[in-house]
Amino acid sequence: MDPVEHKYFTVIDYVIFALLLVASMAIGLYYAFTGGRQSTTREFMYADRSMKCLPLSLSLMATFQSAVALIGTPAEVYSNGTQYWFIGCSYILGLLIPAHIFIPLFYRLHLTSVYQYLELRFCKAVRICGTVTFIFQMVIYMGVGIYTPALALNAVTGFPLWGAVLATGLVCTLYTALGGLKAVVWTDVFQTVVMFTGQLAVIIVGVHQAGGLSDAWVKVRDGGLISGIDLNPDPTVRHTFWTLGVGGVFLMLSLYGVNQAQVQRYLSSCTEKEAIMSCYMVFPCLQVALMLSCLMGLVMYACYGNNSLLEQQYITSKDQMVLYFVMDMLQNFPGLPGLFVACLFSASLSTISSAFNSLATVTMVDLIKPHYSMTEARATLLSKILALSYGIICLAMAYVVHLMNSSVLQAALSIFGMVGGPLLGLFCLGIFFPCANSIGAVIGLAAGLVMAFWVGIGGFLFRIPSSVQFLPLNSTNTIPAASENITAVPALIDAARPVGLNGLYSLSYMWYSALNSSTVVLIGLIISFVTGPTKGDDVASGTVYPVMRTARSLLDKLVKPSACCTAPSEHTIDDHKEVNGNVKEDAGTVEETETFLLSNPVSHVEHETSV
Ligand SMILES: CC(C)(CO)[C@@H](O)C(=O)NCCC(=O)O
Ligand code: NA
Repeated sequence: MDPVEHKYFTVIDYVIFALLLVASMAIGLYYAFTGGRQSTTREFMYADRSMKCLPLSLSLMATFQSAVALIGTPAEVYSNGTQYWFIGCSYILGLLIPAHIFIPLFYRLHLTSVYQYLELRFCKAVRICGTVTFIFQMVIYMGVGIYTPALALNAVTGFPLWGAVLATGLVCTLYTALGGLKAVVWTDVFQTVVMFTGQLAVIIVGVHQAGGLSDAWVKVRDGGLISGIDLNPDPTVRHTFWTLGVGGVFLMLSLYGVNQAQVQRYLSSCTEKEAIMSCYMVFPCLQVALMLSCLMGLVMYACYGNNSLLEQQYITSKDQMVLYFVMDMLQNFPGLPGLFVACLFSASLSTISSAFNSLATVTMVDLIKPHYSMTEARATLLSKILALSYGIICLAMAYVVHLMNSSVLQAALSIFGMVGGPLLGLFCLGIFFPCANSIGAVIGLAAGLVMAFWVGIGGFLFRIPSSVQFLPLNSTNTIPAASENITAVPALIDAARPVGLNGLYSLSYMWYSALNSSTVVLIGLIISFVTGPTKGDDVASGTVYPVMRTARSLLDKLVKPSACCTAPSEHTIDDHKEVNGNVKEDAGTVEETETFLLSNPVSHVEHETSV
């Protein structure tokens, strides 16, 4: 194996990388000077509510698919086998539930931000708490997203770390601030294509280097990388079918159901049906993305086998492995390393731009506009200052992440679970429990966040000794091919089953979202009952999902299959007629329309005005 100093970029590599930044910038400029020239919030934040499902679905996928997934997933598969792949199972419910519960509900309320829902359902205070929690989540996540590709690039090629961070931060801030959501969505589409192309090219060349498909397969199989389904119910085992396939559903719901970045895209589509379609189409896109990054891990194994790069000190962390592999194996293919680096930065740019845009939107719509009235010029200036400030905060967060030292994939998914989980719980409390009140919501959210940081930080400290002990799977030749041993590799030093509080601390990070959202719902309900539950009539119309009624009508359909083709019953049609203007679009095209709880019209939906 070649020593580290061989890993250099050629001119072609730099050109390809530069082209990515230039093209992204160009798309931003194009949308800055066409259409309405980004002069209204409707255009800047919601792309004139005219988007179609194909670009939207690619953009939806790109939002939470950053260099973290591209670097972290192959490293995970290389060292622990393909068990992680089962996270793909969680995409089914994780997208079906948003498509049929969250999207129709949010779309029909004509929200300007998803946190406006919290005010409609509860009160202003809950809305502000939700917004602040979201800002907190996305700012930390942005730090991880911008830092990860820069660090990997720096470690392997010596490219200046902060140069890469600044370049991406600057380009991203500019095209987001100039081109609005249209630019964000269309750069996402372009960057997703670059991402898939880069990964595919590396996989194909990698398989070739490993001696062809069948050779590669034999190496991977004999190395014990192909994991069978692990049905161990123990919630402390990091990756099993249950933690990934079931815990992952809650993670997906917090990202694809109630996260402003995603809801903003649903709301920007031209019709509700188009929004639901785009959510459906995320499924194949995510599966392709997952497949490519898992295959990358297998190809790395096929090329390096049991040579642990980490032990031989070619790299200092697992997260550098992918880029090392690319620079090492593809040095005879000029342009390919550049394409792959472009692919990493594409992934991160598309994430950071979505984060910027959604952060600017909520800060304006939820925090500033309701409290201060201002002139056009002042509002425009303020949005630009906001975009810039978030850019600077993002760089500051990159420095904080720089100080932390853990697997980037686990870090990102833990953040989603720790901060996104309680937010998911807050929305579920409002949507599924008509009796929940505002006090319950605020205290529930607080309890969920306390639980999250208690278990999250406790778990982080608890695992420190084990992360020192952690060795890649292939550092020994004695790993049997049997699948059940693979998931047990990152074992704790104290092999005994942790009990008491330690049991809680050793909970798999994949359960964080489920644990924290359930905490919010549970505490929220208890507090609501103690302080006096909300009465059915007091709940604003269209803000609650009628679980029982939907279940009953589904059951009716199952029992009497012929009934599904007939018109809805008299009763539901009458209900529907009382409906206010909010439900007029697409009414009747989607089954659930009739089953929404609709008593009195929503009177306080904000109207979008120009910035
Ligand atoms: C969040 C999922 C599971 C699905 O989008 C996946 O894309 C992922 O593992 N993301 C990791 C975080 C990131 O790539 O920034
Ligand atoms: Na991305």
